[in-house]
Amino acid sequence: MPSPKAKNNAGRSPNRTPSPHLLQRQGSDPTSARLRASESPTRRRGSGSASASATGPQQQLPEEDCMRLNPSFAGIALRSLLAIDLWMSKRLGVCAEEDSSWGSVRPLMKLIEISGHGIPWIAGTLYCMWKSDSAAGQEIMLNLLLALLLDVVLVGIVKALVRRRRPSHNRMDMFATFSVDRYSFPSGHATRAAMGARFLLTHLVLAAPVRVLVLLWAVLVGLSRVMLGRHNVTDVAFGFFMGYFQYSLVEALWVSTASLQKLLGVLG
Ligand SMILES: CC(C)=CCC/C(C)=C/COP(=O)(O)O
Repeated sequence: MPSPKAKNNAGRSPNRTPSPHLLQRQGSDPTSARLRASESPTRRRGSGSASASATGPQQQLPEEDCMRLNPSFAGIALRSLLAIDLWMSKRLGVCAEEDSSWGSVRPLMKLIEISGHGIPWIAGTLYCMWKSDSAAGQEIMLNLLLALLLDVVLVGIVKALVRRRRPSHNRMDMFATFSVDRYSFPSGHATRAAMGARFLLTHLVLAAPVRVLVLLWAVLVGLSRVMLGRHNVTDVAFGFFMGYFQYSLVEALWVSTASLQKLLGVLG
């Protein structure tokens, strides 16, 4: 009879080496033991009782083992989504290399990449803040600056938590990255594009064609991430989603120049 410890260990790891009892019951081939373990619960239950009558009730697999070998619907759906994501991302990564099928547009895609990078955005915001001659303009630029810094921090945190590797077809030749940027979920360019576009469309008075251009730019930034092979589709989709809500957070935490002056007065 197996000791309780041996039984527990059997329940913990689905890839364990089958116990001598299992091998005895299922034949001495470990592969056949593994194959049987992956059979449907109904069949296993049936064969379990058959063998129980042959070798005794103590031979039945623990209940938790059965659960482990039956992935939930959500698990299957997630795995399928990820498989589709990888397949689509690989197919859309048409500028991942110079000799890829759309390799000739790689320089243009890299230009779009730079237009969504944090450094030009932060530098441009600081410049506009410095050049702005109205308190209202300075307040808007200050909040855009804070939004961009918040974005870098939040994206860094999610990337460090999720740790999803960039697609294998990506060439890591990106301009100015942090170490956490070796991870791909979510796309920082996509969060910045969604948040930045929402910010500009809300706070700047722009003519209708320029508003369309801003939206088009945001979409192109997202598309270029996948075409360059930097990201999977889900990294970009989640990045857009996250950037959209980051903007709502920035609105909720809006810093007025008056409150900033008060804060600087307290600090100074
Ligand atoms: C250096 C600064 C200020 C920001 C880093 C910008 C960057 C390299 C983000 C990574 O973007 P993806 O996740 O889309 O590749």
